[in-house]
Amino acid sequence: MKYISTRGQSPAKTFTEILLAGLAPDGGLYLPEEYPQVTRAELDAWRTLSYADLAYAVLSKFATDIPAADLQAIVARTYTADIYNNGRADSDFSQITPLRTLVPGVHILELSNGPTLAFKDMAMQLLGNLFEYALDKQHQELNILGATSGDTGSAAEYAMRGKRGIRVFMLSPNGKMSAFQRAQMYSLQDENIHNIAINGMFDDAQDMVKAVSNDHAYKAAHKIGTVNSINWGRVSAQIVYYFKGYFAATQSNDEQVAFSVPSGNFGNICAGHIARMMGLPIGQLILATNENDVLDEFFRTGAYRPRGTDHTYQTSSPSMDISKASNFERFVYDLVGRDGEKVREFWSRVDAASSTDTAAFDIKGSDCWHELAKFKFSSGKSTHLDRLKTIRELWEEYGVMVDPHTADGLKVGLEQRRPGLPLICLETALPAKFEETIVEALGRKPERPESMMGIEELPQKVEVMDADVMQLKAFISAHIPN
Ligand SMILES: Cc1ncc(COP(=O)(O)O)c(C=O)c1O
Ligand SMILES: N[C@@H](CCOP(=O)(O)O)C(=O)O
Repeated sequence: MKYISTRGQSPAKTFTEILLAGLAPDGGLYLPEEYPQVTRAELDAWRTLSYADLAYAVLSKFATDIPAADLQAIVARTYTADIYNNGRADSDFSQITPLRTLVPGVHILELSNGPTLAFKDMAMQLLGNLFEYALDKQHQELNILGATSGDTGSAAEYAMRGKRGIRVFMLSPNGKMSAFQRAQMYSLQDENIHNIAINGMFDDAQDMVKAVSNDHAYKAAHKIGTVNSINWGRVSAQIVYYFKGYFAATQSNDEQVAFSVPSGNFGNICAGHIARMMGLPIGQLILATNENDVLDEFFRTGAYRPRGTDHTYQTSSPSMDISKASNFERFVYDLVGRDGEKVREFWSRVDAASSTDTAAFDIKGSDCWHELAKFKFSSGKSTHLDRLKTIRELWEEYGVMVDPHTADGLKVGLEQRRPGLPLICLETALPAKFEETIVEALGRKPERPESMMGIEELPQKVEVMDADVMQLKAFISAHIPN
């Protein structure tokens, strides 16, 4: 299997090559040349597999340059109940992603039982092991440059702590994350972990990651890689739990389901889109945004109008405070019939857009608009009051506490679901990460694992910086030993 860029101007590469490369040289994102297809016989055989075996079955279709025995060993040591054991006391950790049924036909897929209490651990733990494997083979080092709105950062740092030959430089929006999220990252004192708080929003931080990655000479000289969903390895690992969730919520492979996905950088739902393209019977992909509703607007109207930092709100689902969803480019590539030239044209307008009043591009009325229906997306938006109400209702009716992002997904999922389709809402974090909002909704604090008691009181190590790419490059260079 070879991988090509959404901008159509980079040479095709193998899975291992793009794992370490991150962004494609033409500024695009890598995707498989063709999506591998899953046959009915495979679906039948996969239905009863353990998470690790299912991960192997799915990922062996993508990581075709990793010998089977090596890939099997990597997934077996990644997806264990010892690593994914931080959820509720009654969660079945042996499932890795247990399915919690609220009422028949409405489920929550628990994805946040990993070390940092967010769904990012599902892919990041694997990525850490894949990086170590690939770097060992090549006797190489990797300097990871990432951007986080709160959860990718801690997941990456926990996954890469103490890993041979890996350093992490993680950009986060200064003062915009929850106290728990800040503490989880900034309290790490490991020598290979560098936290940099950027005076700006997540989008500024992600732009800086892309700017450094697009300086090819700097990237090569400093061995820069990425752990954001820019990295195909992240997206491919996220595809697995769509299969797992589907099997858990259905009795047979004749059934269709709806997935509801709280969305920010479009990585999670992009994995769902790819699972559907591979042949998983998904009848509806429901995208939920918070008040930062660029993606909801696109799916409703066809206009893509990414907002600037000034028009990106700080909300109580802060990890989704994103207005320029990176992975949306992967979906648009499929939408325009995998035409790299068209994507280049669209994204040159996105990069040039100076005002939020006009759309960077608008597909309403075009062939793409008619094509869009084939991809089975629906969308909606959830506000602060909606998420408080959802958190309260879930707690009062089912005794289940959900975090603000999962609440956004539930609210929109219940609103948009097609009658007759079982609804699987993806849980993207545990409530412990967002104590302030839980207290506001319920008047009580969420539980947290013993190991995370009092982390807000630990000493923190963080560098504060303006959104200045030159300054960032100088910082990275100064922290890489010669
Ligand atoms: C808790 C949480 N929910 C939802 C999202 C949105 O996911 P995505 O960016 O993959 O769309 C994120 C961040 O990405 C997150 O951290
Ligand atoms: N919400 C994310 C933002 C980055 O998303 P990614 O999937 O591209 O890493 C976060 O928590 O950092």
